[in-house]
Amino acid sequence: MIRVADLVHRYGDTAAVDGLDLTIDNGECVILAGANGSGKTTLVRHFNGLLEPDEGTVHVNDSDVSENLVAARTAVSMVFQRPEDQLVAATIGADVAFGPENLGLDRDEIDRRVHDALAAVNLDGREKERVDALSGGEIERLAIAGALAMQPDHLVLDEPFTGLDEPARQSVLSRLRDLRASGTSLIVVTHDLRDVSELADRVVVLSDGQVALDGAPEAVADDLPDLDVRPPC
Ligand SMILES: Nc1ncnc2c1ncn2[C@@H]1O[C@H](COP(=O)(O)OP(=O)(O)OP(=O)(O)O)[C@@H](O)[C@H]1O
Repeated sequence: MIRVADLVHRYGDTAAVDGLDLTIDNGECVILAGANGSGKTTLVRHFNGLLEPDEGTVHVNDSDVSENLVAARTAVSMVFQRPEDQLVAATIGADVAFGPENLGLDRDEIDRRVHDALAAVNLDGREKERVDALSGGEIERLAIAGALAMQPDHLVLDEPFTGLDEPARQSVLSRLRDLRASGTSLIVVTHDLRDVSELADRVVVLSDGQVALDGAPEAVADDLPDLDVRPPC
């Protein structure tokens, strides 16, 4: 579970997150929406301690993120907006193995995780291929595999469809659908609800660093345009 209480994050004089409360249960699929600059990326970077609160607290599985970064980073995996920047190795297999290796797991467990994570994104059997030869959609799926190999309680994807063409978008969406069906908790950051709303239990919309709307996709749909979020259809 992720529990955010009275969170404030400032960049200089700008409060990007401004007294925000939010709880996300394990197993939930949440879309985090909101206009450009509403605070989405800043918020999710607190979920695994990439940023530190100016005020307030963030707990993951009842552990304060500021006090236990390892626990937070084990429980919450992130795929960032430019997944190509997240690649750390020359080949697909080595890239996905990197996170589990850093957890100090034994070789059999690492190999099992790499295999399962690549299978989940339809990249299995391609372990030896070079990452610099992959398309944008394949890189997004590889980044998702790297995050999955950590076996997190929560997988956070920040704008997973940006820069993808339609086939690549459908491929990533299909993988997310499978993950959702297998019970993986997903938090998908976007400002465009087309496609992803079918995945979600809940849509949380930020405005000026605060939660402006929080409810089931069909319950919040009519209010989305007022918050500069494109509704599902
Ligand atoms: N590193 C930074 N330094 C200064 N200001 C920042 C920084 N990162 C974000 N901001 C500001 O904080 C506010 C929230 O930004 P953030 O990136 O969290 O919003 P967002 O909802 O994710 O936006 P987008 O949809 O454009 O990605 C914006 O006003 C932004 O300009």
